[in-house]
Amino acid sequence: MPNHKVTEVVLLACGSFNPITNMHLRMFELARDHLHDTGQYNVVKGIISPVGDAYKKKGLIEASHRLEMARLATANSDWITVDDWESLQPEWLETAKVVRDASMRIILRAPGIKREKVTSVRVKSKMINGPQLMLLCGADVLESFAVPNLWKQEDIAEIVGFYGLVCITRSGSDPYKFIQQSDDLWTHHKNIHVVHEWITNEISATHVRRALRRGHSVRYLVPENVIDYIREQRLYSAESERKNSDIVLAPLQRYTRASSSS
Ligand SMILES: Nc1ncnc2c1ncn2[C@@H]1O[C@H](COP(=O)(O)OP(=O)(O)OP(=O)(O)O)[C@@H](O)[C@H]1O
Ligand SMILES: NC(=O)c1ccc[n+]([C@@H]2O[C@H](COP(=O)(O)O)[C@@H](O)[C@H]2O)c1
Repeated sequence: MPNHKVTEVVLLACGSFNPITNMHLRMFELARDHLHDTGQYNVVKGIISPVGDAYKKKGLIEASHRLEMARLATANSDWITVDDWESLQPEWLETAKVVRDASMRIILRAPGIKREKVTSVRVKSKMINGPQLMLLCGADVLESFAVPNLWKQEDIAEIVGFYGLVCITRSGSDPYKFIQQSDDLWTHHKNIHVVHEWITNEISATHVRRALRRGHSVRYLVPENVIDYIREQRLYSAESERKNSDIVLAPLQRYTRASSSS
């Protein structure tokens, strides 16, 4: 009989999901298997949190459509759900705030928790027996931590140090080296779970949108019911791809623009 404690985990993935792809869904399955294989964690839930309309990324279509596609894509999953809180906010929110809010709501839902005891998740959650939230992302997001002015150092420290990160490898990325070379990340390396994806799969939403604009098939890259929705709603055209292209770029958009035009 194992005598160590198994921690319950909720995985939270933040992103554009413009549109959601099969690889976004695979990320959750890969992360869950990896954490279960350690024998230390039991993943009880996965949450997809699409970014709101205020995230001025080129070609980002309305959050209502991105949410609906994520809901359709997860309709058959018994553990992955979609959270609309972030997408409904009038302003763009740093990921640390999204993680904090989601964690607070998860803890408040745990049995036997009294609201008045949960004034600060960061301080109190160590004393509360609720599941632990971890941020789930691809290696490109981890490597974006090094882009100047993109992430606040205290946000990275909070996400990695207090919550935890599960990072899926992408081709061209080397998260192990990246963590090894960063003093800040190395300090918390025990909280960073790198999941090596052996069946390399470079599906990206950018490639899917490009194929759609050209009238090419995206079958087997995106769930069937999402393809039907895209067709019915006539989403992703040359015009939608021009959205936000006239924005004067802040550091955040400069980075996101660069990553989406590759
Ligand atoms: N092929 C992939 N392998 C690993 N992680 C991925 C892959 N595709 C997306 N992700 C991860 O999914 C999360 C949400 O992705 P998001 O929709 O923001 O990016 P994307 O699919 O790369 O889109 P875009 O091409 O529009 O930038 C991010 O953490 C991203 O790193
Ligand atoms: N400082 C931050 O908190 C910060 C910076 C850049 C991207 N992000 C988030 O990372 C996710 C992925 O962004 P991209 O789709 O632009 O790669 C989004 O949810 C976005 O909000 C957060």
